[in-house]
Amino acid sequence: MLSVRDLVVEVEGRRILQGISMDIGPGELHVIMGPNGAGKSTLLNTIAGLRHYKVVSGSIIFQGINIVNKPLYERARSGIVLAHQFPPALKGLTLRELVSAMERIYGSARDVEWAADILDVKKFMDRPLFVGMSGGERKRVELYLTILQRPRVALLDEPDSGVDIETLERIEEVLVELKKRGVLVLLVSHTMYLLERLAARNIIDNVHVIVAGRLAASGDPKKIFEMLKEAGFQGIAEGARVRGDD
Ligand SMILES: Nc1ncnc2c1ncn2[C@@H]1O[C@H](COP(=O)(O)OP(=O)(O)OP(=O)(O)O)[C@@H](O)[C@H]1O
Repeated sequence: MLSVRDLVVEVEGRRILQGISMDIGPGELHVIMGPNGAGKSTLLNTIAGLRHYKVVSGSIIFQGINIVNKPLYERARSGIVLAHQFPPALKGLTLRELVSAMERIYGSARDVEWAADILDVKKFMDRPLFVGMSGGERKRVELYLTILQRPRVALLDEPDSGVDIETLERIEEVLVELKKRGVLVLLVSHTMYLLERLAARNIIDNVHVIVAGRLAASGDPKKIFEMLKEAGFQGIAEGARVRGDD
């Protein structure tokens, strides 16, 4: 169980998140939506414990403990794993070398061969990591590396941006599999094609809409997608403000 309570976060002295709360139960998949610059990556980066993300107030409770003051490596060790929106190139290291180094920490890659197969990454094993890879290939490798770390909480920041339909469907299968295996997933996404397919399979437990650092709405995917089509992000935020004023 991951519980975010009244989280207020500053980056470089600027207040980005202004009181976010959400509860994600074991084996649940929650989606974070919102316009560019709303604070979605900031929320994931703060949960992961990245530097520069200063929690001004509020708490992040994981397995009954407030982890706000715990360093990144301790959170990672407890199973909180972040897949970056823009994975860096690691010159001189092949995927095979990285996987074998990670095996010493996390255990045999055979246990997660299902992910290598779905994401079709074995053909990249002898290539230098991320160098010259297309956007979609990088996304697949990054998601595989996330799964190699055996996440209990997978923080997935737009694993689907800029990828083709076939890759989207591979990512969909991975998400279904993660949920089946009891991994708690927080997915930031703008890709309605993927989100509607996941909703149709009842894979999404909750959708949260963040606008300008505030939670404008939370609810089941069908309801939120309907609201989005009718009112857009801004309309939802204004509705939330009116309701909040009542
Ligand atoms: N290191 C930083 N320094 C200054 N401002 C930052 C930093 N990181 C984030 N911000 C600002 O915080 C705001 C929220 O950024 P964030 O990346 O969380 O948005 P997002 O909702 O993930 O957007 P997108 O959909 O475009 O990825 C933006 O205005 C961004 O410029």
